[in-house]
Amino acid sequence: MKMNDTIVALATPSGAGAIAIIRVSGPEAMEIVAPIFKAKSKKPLEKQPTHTLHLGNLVDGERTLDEVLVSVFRGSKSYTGEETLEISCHGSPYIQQEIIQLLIRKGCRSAEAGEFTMRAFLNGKMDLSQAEAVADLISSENQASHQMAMQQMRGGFSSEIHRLRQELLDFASLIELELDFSEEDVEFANREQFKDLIAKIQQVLKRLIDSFATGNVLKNGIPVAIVGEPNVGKSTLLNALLNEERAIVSEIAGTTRDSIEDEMSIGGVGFRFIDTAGIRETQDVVESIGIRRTFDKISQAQVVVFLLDSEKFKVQSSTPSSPPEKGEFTELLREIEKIKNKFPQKPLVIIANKIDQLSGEERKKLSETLNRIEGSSLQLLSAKTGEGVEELKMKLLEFVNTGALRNNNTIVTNSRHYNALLKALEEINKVEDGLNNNLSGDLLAIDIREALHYFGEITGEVTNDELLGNIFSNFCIGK
Ligand SMILES: Nc1nc2c(c(=O)[nH]1)N(C=O)[C@@H](CNc1ccc(C(=O)N[C@@H](CCC(=O)O)C(=O)O)cc1)CN2
Ligand SMILES: Nc1nc2c(ncn2[C@@H]2O[C@H](COP(=O)(O)OP(=O)(O)OP(=O)(O)O)[C@@H](O)[C@H]2O)c(=O)[nH]1
Ligand SMILES: [Mg+2]
Repeated sequence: MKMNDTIVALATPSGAGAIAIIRVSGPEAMEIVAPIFKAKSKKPLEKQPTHTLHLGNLVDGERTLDEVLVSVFRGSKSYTGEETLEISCHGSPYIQQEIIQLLIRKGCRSAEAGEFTMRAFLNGKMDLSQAEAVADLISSENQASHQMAMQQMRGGFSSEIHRLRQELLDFASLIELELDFSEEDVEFANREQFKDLIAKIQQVLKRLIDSFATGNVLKNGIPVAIVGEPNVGKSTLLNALLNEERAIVSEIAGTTRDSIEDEMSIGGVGFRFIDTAGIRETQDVVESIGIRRTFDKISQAQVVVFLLDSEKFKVQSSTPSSPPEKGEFTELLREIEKIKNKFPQKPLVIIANKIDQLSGEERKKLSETLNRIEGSSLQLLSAKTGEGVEELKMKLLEFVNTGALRNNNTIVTNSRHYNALLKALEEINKVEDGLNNNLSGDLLAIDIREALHYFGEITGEVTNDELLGNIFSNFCIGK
């Protein structure tokens, strides 16, 4: 991709809007825009200082295209690190296209996806992980993903990696210096100090690597499968959670045939709720496909919410002398065991739904019974009246480790970074082994250089066109 030409793109979403912004960046930005801009103040745009805003008409020869505002970023003082002009025009798609086409006729090239941010990276305005955070920031949809992207964009993660890399680099230089004096058997790099540094780096790397599990979950949202027999109220619960009539509810068992998903944020964390087809033995072909899908959905879910109908497990309180209805309870236990056995790793929340149909005494008995089931979280609830729904949300939030977020710790969210960290740790472990085995400086230096390479991949100090192409092509045009 060429770097010395001037690029143009719409920076706002395509379509009609109140205002649209067209961004022009590159060495000829001013030469291209100034002649087609007639300032109300009559002052030429070239004479205006950086970071100023100007009202005027944009003209194509005799024809006025629009009344616009132009913002001026002079020299390298801009987002991209090149001369940049932004045209804020009226947001008609026709006007937007006319202006962009005019700019192209005057010498601009249409920007590729992510090209403005790539230029910002190549011009040293930000490092690679910060540039990647810009894309994450744009796609963030809740407080957690926003906070993580914001911290990464500000350079929290980068500076941590950069610091480690610098300290390691200093030692590498000393060790390599020893190699030049190999005849004399000198030791510039204190091995004990070096061991301490390696231990510290290992600690930081492990913390960052561990944070990825949380980061990944927080970035992508937590899938929660809502499962249970037909008619227990799964779709009603989905609607109650989302606060919206998302799924069809009816008294007919087998209403939901295919799974329905929707997202919402709880306590700043994104959750994706998946309402599934009720599980039962059936001869119906379509329904059995739905049920098979339910099991797929459970395997993809992070948490399984298992519903049962409280009414079915009511303890007959009218006849206190008779023994409790053990039959239904055994059946319930069997059902729960089946789910647990199928997905032993999944956290399970058991919901006793429709408690609006139970008396106070019956509720007490039911929760006593259910509390005997070990290793699951229990919630009495009425999807219909909303009772217990807030408590369920709080329970779901407990499955997410939000501690790191609250403490503003660096959380790794990007799998490219995660993989580079794993490789860096592998190399650092080799250095540790080498130090413990009194390996010679030249061999130590090789592993240190490898580790440095992986640190550099994160921040972009080590890079190549293919990697950059991969990263920035996932951006939107105009970013
Ligand atoms: N109109 C507009 N809004 C925008 C952007 C933009 O490029 N244009 N941004 C982009 O996506 C974000 C803001 N980021 C920006 C970052 C740096 C500079 C900038 O001019 N930097 C100069 C001057 C810094 C200073 O005043 O000290 C520099 O770094 O030299 C501008 C925007 C969000 N909003
Ligand atoms: N009284 C009461 N009725 C409920 C409650 N939740 C759901 N229902 C009713 O139970 C019936 C079944 O509800 P659905 O939400 O369609 O049940 P489902 O589990 O999605 O059923 P399938 O999709 O067929 O598997 C409907 O008539 C609901 O109004 C509740 O908390 N209390
Ligand atoms: Mg349903």
